[in-house]
Amino acid sequence: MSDVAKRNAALAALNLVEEGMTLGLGTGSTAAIFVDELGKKVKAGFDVICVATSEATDTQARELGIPMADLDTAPVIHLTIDGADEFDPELRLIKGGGAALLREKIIADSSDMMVVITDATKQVKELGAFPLPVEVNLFGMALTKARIEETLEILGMNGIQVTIRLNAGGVPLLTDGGHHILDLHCKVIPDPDMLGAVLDQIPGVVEHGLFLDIADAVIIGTEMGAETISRED
Ligand SMILES: O=C(CO)[C@H](O)[C@H](O)COP(=O)(O)O
Repeated sequence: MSDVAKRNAALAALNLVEEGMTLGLGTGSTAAIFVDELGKKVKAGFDVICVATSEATDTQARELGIPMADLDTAPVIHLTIDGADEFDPELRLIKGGGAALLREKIIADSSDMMVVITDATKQVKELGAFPLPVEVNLFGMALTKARIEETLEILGMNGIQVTIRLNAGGVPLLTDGGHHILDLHCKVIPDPDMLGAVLDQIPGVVEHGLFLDIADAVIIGTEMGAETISRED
């Protein structure tokens, strides 16, 4: 994904932002460009309040002078702009490549509108080529991993590798919430609704990266501009 395409998606999303809105700010390289551009508008006097989906985004936004709130003091979020790792024709997403899926889902799900900024490389017919991130509690993680593997087999998704995500230092990555991430190398997810529902039932699973029925629109950045696919289309 080129930086030009990312920027074009981010700029198109910026056009959706209205003065006085409370905004959810996503995580990842595309969301970071959006935050940069928003920072320029705020510096020029534009009035918004934002909540961040990660510590990294919160730090970036504060450094740019964007007024930040936490979710408990800003419970109504008018619009969230975030990236994604994959999206399908029904605007179902895989998210969590940046390990921020828990806060991303809480904020996206509480938003009046959730818009994804991305490019055509993330567009798929069926979700699953991108390993599905599952955030798990540290307590009993081996058991949780075994339950996930067992569940995949029951769903007929046999032989799927489940790996613990490591940080740059080679040790298990800790999310902002203090959890680990298991990546499910599904290749294809035949029934995302079913997989999401069964993962939700496993004790020890904090959240998974299937964002189903959450995105209202996807903005696909290109070298030349951007194209929007909306849920109503
Ligand atoms: O879900 C995410 C972070 O948890 C990101 O939105 C996703 O990984 C896309 O990132 P990028 O814009 O860098 O491709």
